[in-house]
Amino acid sequence: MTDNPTLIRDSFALVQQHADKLTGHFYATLFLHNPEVRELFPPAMDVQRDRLFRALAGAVRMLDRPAELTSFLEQLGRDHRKYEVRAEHYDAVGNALLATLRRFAGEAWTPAHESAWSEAYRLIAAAMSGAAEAEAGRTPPSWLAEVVGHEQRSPDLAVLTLRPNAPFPYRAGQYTTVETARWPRVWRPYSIANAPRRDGLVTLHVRAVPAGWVSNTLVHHTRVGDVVRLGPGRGSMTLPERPSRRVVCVAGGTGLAPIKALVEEMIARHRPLTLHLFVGARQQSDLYDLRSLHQLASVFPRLILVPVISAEIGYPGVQGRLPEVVPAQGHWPEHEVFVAGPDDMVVSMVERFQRDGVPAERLHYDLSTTPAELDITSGLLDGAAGLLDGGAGLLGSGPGRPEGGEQSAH
Ligand SMILES: NC(=O)C1=CN([C@@H]2O[C@H](COP(=O)(O)OP(=O)(O)OC[C@H]3O[C@@H](n4cnc5c(N)ncnc54)[C@H](O)[C@@H]3O)[C@@H](O)[C@H]2O)C=CC1
Repeated sequence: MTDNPTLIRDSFALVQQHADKLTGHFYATLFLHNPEVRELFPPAMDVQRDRLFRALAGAVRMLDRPAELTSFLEQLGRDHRKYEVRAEHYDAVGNALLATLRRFAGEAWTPAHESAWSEAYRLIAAAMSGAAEAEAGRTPPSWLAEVVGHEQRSPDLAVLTLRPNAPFPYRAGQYTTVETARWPRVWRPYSIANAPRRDGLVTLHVRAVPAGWVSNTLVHHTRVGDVVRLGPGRGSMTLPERPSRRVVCVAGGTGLAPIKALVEEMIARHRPLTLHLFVGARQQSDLYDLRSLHQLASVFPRLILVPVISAEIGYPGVQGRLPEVVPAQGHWPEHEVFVAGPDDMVVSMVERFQRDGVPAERLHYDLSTTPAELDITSGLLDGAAGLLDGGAGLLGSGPGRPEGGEQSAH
């Protein structure tokens, strides 16, 4: 991506300590010189600020892994289609970025830094816009979807059924991003909770999290007949071509959504010999989809459903946290493994499966942040596919790490 990763890294180290001020200055410069760009961004910029810096830091960290960096940038470019980003916006961002780096690096900034960053940014913009253009003829940048079902399963959790206005391609286990009319330009990621269906309907499990703009809108202020916008299906936790005939799935909270889609897909197509499904929740009342899971088990008796409750004294069934319970309930090294839920739980679970001998190619999960951002130093998760979809949006308001931990409402 650049001939001069050392110059980029060194100069980035100079400004890194000023992350907050740097991003504030970047956006101020961008909007001052290009006021028309402001409308591409959400009304509140706090989350956005953090996201830009994480994107830059992520890209700088990937400099010595050019293939990974290129695919990261291409994905970012495709995802920016839904923000209606145009070619001239890339120039505006590049100019503001260079001006900001120059200012914060101060006297240490040299002409060599300037040319290394200009070249790197030119390549970044080319990778992003090239990928966006290549996708343009194939799929729409976003889909309008009518809400055709809204079930309040608990005070803070709803199951929504949506009908996209055009064929919406995705694979079981992937997530989409959602924008509501109430909060234009604010997108949040939610896993799709069903395998692709003939009627094209898409189901989401949404937990309203404190201060979560989109999740609260979807749970508390959305009715049948409302229309939302969806971004394209993303994520790497999909069924491999030839999965092992023995499968174990671990779902924490609303992490059940992608797992349920995968379970449906496996029951319909690959019909494993055994299919263990551990569903973790704090209390029994949080097991919001148990009835439908029992229905799946009744049509496919090889589905072994194990609800696991972590914080309810006196619960008569399996108690504990998933990373402790699952290893105690079986021996999984021969299994295909799928894990979804809070990042901490996914990381603990994956590390445990790895220690127990499950090879990387049979371990499937997505994280809402990249391993680097999670500050995983063990290296166990290196190469893990994060929910990179704008998790690092350089320009528009990608989902990323939303305010108030809203990604917890996938
Ligand atoms: N593809 C994915 O991995 C998806 C992930 N999610 C994530 O799932 C989470 C769901 O949140 P809630 O419904 O509030 O679930 P929750 O916080 O109530 O957790 C459910 C269960 O997960 C386990 N758990 C939670 N935190 C843990 C920790 N720190 N260490 C070990 N185990 C832990 C416990 O067994 C707990 O009962 C969100 O963070 C969301 O971002 C949601 C959808 C898809």
